[in-house]
Formats: sequence, structure tokens, C-alpha cells
Amino acid sequence: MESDREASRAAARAKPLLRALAGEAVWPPPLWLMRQAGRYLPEYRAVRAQAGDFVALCTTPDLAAEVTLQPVRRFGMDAAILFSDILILPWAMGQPLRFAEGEGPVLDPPVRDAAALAALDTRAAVARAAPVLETVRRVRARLEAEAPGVALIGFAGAPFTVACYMVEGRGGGDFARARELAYRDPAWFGRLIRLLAEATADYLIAQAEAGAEALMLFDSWAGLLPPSQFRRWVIEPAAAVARAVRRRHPEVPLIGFPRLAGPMLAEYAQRVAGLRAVGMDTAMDPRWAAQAVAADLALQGNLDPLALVAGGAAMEAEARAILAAMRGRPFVFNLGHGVVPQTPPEHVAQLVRLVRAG
Ligand SMILES: Cc1c2[nH]c(c1CCC(=O)O)Cc1[nH]c(c(CCC(=O)O)c1C)Cc1[nH]c(c(CCC(=O)O)c1C)Cc1[nH]c(c(C)c1CCC(=O)O)C2
Repeated sequence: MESDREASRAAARAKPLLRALAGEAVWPPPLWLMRQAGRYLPEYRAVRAQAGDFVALCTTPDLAAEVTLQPVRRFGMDAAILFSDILILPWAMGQPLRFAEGEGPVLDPPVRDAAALAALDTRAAVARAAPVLETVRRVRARLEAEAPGVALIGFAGAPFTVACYMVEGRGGGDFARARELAYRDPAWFGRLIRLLAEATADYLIAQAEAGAEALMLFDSWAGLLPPSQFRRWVIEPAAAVARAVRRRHPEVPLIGFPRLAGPMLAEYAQRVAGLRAVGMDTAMDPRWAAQAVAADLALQGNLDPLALVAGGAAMEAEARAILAAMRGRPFVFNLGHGVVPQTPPEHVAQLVRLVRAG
């Protein structure tokens, strides 16, 4: 028993992603890609067709575990990211969700008043997300057996980004209605954000308990906010989530990704206590981030997903510039946003070879 435990501790220590998140300048850096499972892979499209709709895919542990593992098998990534979606949490709180073909996500009816807020069942959310937690358990067991160096990342949307979708009812725009409401009725918007922060922390804690070894908080639309609003709706809720997760699972590293934050990334990295890494989006200059963010915090990012579509010498030059800027500090190679459907899988293989060569 004791030696088993020792062996599994040693294995965890040896996982390159976890070493980088612990503050070690692992080189060549560990690598995974946001949306590494998705429509650009024929094996994903096959499982997606079998599942029918997208919510069914996210809530069928066998299928979700299979698509989680596909990019790890094909490319030898250093991490698997749980296959699910940030909108599964509002769905689990009782807001109906569908992914309409060619339309993106639809949350209908939208949440815009006190009655809609009162109707959300935050207490039942983790229980309704049980299939997702079962996916985490299965993926973790498969990785332990088949790919012991690969770490499993769990995730959730950050309160502001999830609130944007819940209020607007759909994506595709600039979430003007949600952002206006945040000014017009900050008490109401603040209640929604607080409720989401609590549910998000509970959900992340449950993922850690099911076997997630690192957690990521996606705030995709953080960059729409001016500094005062960014502090209130991005930094404070992220700090609340991080505090709650750290109280229960101080050993599980948290990655924050306030997309398009620009110079506010420095304040986010400094004020969200307990973060182990911050994500750089496509627009971020990695040389700026390297001096703006504490040297023991890992940076993650940030190749342009479209450079990955183009491949070849253009992609190589971009990737090498990022590697040069990050050398000598804790770093996780990734894209600046998710893999897009038109990406040739061979270009991902080319990128993996390049990063592995350091
Ligand atoms: C904003 C956001 C969403 N979802 C997510 C974000 C934050 C990151 C970002 O900014 O991209 C996060 C997400 N979505 C998905 C994952 C799974 C893990 C992974 O990264 O591989 C993760 C981590 C799968 C998915 N989520 C979605 C797909 C495509 C669904 C399909 O197969 O048809 C996948 C693989 C759908 C989705 N989900 C969302 C949108 C707007 C869409 C429609 C756009 C699209 O279709 O690409 C909401």
C-alpha cells in the first residue's frame, strides 16, 4: 500500500504539466491545446454523429471519455481536458440548453429578472452534472492505465462569461444586454455573479474529487469590460472561486484565462490569490506577459489558431517566437484560443514535433 502511494506520488511529480504548474521551468514545455477534441478530428465527428446532439455527447460518460482521450492518443498531448462545455453548468442549474446546427449555443429562456434568478437551482447543479463527473472518473482511470505522464484538466466557465450567455440567451454578439444590465442593475447582476461563483466553486471541487488534477477557469469575454467592471465582475469572482477551491483542494492547481484582458492581465494574476497559471490569448505579447506576471506563475498560450490552420513555415515562426519569449520560466504551450474546425490534423502533429524539439 505504502509503496503504491509513493509510486503514484512520484508519477504525479513526473507529469510535465503538473511540474510546470508547480512553478518549474520544464523544457521542452508541456503542451496541450484548447478545444483539442472537436470537429477538426474525423474520429470526433464519428462519435458526435453517434451521440446525436451536443448536450447528449457531454452527458454520456462513455462517449465523452472517448472524445476526451482522442487527441491524447493521436498526438501525445501532455494533458487531456475533460470533454464538456462551460454552458453545462447553467444547464445543470435548470436553464434549458441546446446547440442548434450552425447557430451555436442557445439558452432559452434567458435569465433577465428576479424571478428567473430565483428559478435557478444551484443546489441541484452538481448532482445534475453527475454524468460529467463520471466522465472525469473514467478518463482519469484510463490515463493512469494507458498514459501515466498525462494530466487531466477539469474546467468551468468564469461567472462573467457564463452570465453573458445566460442573460443574452445565445452567443454570437457582443453581449451588450448583459453588460448594460451590469451597470443598470448591479445589485441584480451581482446576485447572478455570486450565485455562479458559488456553483462554479462547488462544481470545480467536485471535478477535483472525481480525479481532475488541474482546473481551468475560462473567462472568454472578460476583455469586453473596462477596468472598473473588470475588477468587479472578473477579478473578484475569480478570487472567490479560487479561495473556495483552494480551501478544499490546495493541491490542485488552478489556471485563470481572462481572455483579451490586455494589460489587466497583470492585475488579474496578482489579485487572484492562489492561481498557479494564467492563460495568454492570441493578442497578448508573450514578452510583455513574461515581465508583467510573477516569475513563479506559469504562463500558458498563445499561438494563433489561424497560424495552426495555415501550418508550414508561418506557423513555425510564430511558435518559435513564443518559445523564445517563454524560455527559462514555467510555461505551458497552447493556443491563444480554441482549435477551429478547419484545422488540418497534420498541422497539429507538426506543431507537437516542433514544441517537443524545444
Ligand atoms: C465560450 C465557451 C464555450 N465553451 C467553452 C468556452 C470557453 C472557451 C472559448 O472561449 O472557446 C469551453 C469548451 N468547449 C468545449 C470544451 C471541451 C474541451 C476542449 O477544449 O477540447 C471546452 C473547454 C467543447 C465544445 N463546445 C462546443 C463544441 C462544438 C460542438 C459541436 O461538436 O458541434 C465543442 C467541441 C460548442 C460551443 N460551446 C460554446 C460555444 C460558443 C460553442 C459553439 C461554437 C462552436 O461550435 O465551436 C461556449
